[in-house]
Amino acid sequence: MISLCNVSTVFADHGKDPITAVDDVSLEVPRGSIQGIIGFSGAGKSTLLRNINLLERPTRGQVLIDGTDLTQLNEEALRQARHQIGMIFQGFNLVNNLTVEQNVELSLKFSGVKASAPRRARAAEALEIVELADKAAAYPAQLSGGQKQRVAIARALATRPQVLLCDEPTSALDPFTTATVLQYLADINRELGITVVVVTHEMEVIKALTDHVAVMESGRIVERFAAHQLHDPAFSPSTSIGQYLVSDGIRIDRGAPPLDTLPSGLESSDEPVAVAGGRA
Ligand SMILES: Nc1ncnc2c1ncn2[C@@H]1O[C@H](COP(=O)(O)OP(=O)(O)OP(=O)(O)O)[C@@H](O)[C@H]1O
Repeated sequence: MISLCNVSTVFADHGKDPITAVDDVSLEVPRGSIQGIIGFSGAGKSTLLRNINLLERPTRGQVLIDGTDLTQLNEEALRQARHQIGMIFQGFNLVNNLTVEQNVELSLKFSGVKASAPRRARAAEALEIVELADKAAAYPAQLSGGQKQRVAIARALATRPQVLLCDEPTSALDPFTTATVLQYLADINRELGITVVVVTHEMEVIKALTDHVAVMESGRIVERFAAHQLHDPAFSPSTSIGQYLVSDGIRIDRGAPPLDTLPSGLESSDEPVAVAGGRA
């Protein structure tokens, strides 16, 4: 069980106004469940996710994993506790001059597995799970985006974590590859019992993968619901941001002036006009 209790994270860069990225958030994620966190850009989703493994240490509040408050641990105890928490990112974060196998072994090196034989065995086991054993000797540049993300998942799984944190895991992938990666995450959750927390701005990811949903806005969780409610056509979130996020498709403001009404100063130009946003 992950318990966030009154967590706040304030970025106070020298000489700038402080930014409250996470504002008094409390959240409980039951063991073995999949928690989605959704919201617009800048809502505080990634910061909250990084609070869970203290990659970003909260300014206030408690972060408990199975009852242990990570914020109270000393450096060595925190290092040990982090082995229970894997993480994957939108950009995969693989090391390009290492092979797939070496990339997966990295997390084991960092977690203190010193002998090469058990490291290789655990890396092979993790690559089996994401069905990439045949790519062990390949380099990241030789892989597709989906395969890179599967290597990143294997790297996260190699330490046999209890929790997997996913920061926009499919944002860089096409819809077909997204479905494949989400299927691996669902299988890992079901078969290994790993608790998954996924941050996304894509409601489709939430719908396909999660059990519980938290909607964030301005650093706060403004709404929660069970993901199965999204499959009920009559369901309507209670906040306007929740409603916007569940509404289908992209909305574009069509009230802007037509493109033949050019801003003053451009009418007389003989040069072709580049229109920002490619709306032509
Ligand atoms: N290291 C940092 N230093 C200063 N401000 C930061 C830092 N990290 C994040 N912020 C600010 O905190 C706020 C929340 O950022 P965060 O990345 O958590 O949002 P997000 O919902 O994940 O956004 P996105 O979907 O665009 O990744 C933003 O205003 C951001 O600019």
